Amino acid sequence: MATVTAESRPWPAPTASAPVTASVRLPGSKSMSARALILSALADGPSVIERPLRARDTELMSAGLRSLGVGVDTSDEEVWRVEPGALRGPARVDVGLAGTIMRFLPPVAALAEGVVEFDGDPHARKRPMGPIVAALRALGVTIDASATGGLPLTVRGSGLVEGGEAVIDASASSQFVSGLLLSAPRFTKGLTLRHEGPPVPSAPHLRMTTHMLRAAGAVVDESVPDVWVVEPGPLRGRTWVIEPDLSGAAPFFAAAVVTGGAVTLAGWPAESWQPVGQVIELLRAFGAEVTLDEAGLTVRGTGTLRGITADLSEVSELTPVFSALAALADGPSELRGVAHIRGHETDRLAALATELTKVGTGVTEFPDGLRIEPRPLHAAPSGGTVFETYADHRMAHAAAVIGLAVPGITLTDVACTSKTLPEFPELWAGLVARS
Ligand SMILES: O=C(O)C1=C[C@@H](OP(=O)(O)O)[C@@H](O)[C@H](O)C1
Ligand SMILES: C=C(OP(=O)(O)O)C(=O)O
Repeated sequence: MATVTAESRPWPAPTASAPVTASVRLPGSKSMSARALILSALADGPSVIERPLRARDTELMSAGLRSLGVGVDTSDEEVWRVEPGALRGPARVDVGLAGTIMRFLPPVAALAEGVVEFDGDPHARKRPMGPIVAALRALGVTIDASATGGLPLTVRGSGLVEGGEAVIDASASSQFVSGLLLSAPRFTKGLTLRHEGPPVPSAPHLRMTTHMLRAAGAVVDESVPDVWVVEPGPLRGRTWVIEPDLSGAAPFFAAAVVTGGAVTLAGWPAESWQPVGQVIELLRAFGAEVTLDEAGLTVRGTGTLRGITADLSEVSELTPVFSALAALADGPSELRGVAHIRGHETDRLAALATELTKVGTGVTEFPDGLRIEPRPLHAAPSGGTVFETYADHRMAHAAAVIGLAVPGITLTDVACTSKTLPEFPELWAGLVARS
């Protein structure tokens, strides 16, 4: 059932001729929307999701839940309604290229009665799944998976999951842990999950999972490092208010930094469940000024763009945008701690090394990161440079940021941004045109 993605759309990246200055209003966080959908589907009553992200990842998540018997009404742009139902197969779930779907939905399917098949885009079959499949099996679930343990896979649900204790190596993705925890209150014995292996990346995403579980009434203990205990018990239906997507905002903030402009993310809350502290610290290290007030979260370029040395493991999904900033900085950068992003939408370290080299950047690739040596950047003299996006929305963001400063960059495909922000090309072009 490997699916066909939206047709690719080559796109000349606009170059900025003046500082980019704007206030942007972005849709909700992908990660929060995904968790709200799962927790609402497993709750004991209806839920409302305010200001969700409407994008490929969340549309496919909604479709997957509907195919399992959950009522998900996404007809209103601003307010989605979820009506839990008896979970049942048979069903076929298209995960697209979404890690959140391929890791969060199989545990839900395990609670259903019947057969549920999962598959997705060609590259989805390459993304790591083995550890979560093994953990689900240890918890009493019957799953047929490919030889590598990944997609396509079939969950043969019996209507309940015994749960109990499991050990997992979640160094390849925090989503293995999040996926198991989100469904764990509905396991008969709950779940005690212990991670063994190199560090789990994306700690803020794990905290988002446990925050949101507690907000839905679950009892969760994470007092012991690398151990999560979820008691069996009901999840409450509730109203989720989704924060603007901080990761989606990153290229817009980068535009302010690169052009010496100012970009405000409107509607930013005073308290956030996204890793805003880490993002602010990194942007300041690059040389930006960052403020938070009633207008929102504002990033100002100062005319200085320094190279940085940083461990990006907590905000690994932003490696492409930070690498683009590093390529335009006034000194070298070393971005490490992100070996696992080789298993993201593409091998992001290899992809960044290849594409940044094409425009003249000096790049050294390490198993867990990149050293980036800025040099005068240029598109190819004849016909410009074609920047491959590898079906990866964040590679497209990185290319757009480079394009601000380097005329003649064409992305092979900007349609891949529909994964998390379908309006990206128009928003971006509008912003740069006003500069
Ligand atoms: O749980 C989530 O919503 C996410 C967790 C992270 O995954 P990894 O831990 O695999 O990096 C992040 O990169 C991804 O974009 C979203
Ligand atoms: C890694 C990412 O996505 P996914 O949820 O598909 O893992 C990402 O959005 O950068």
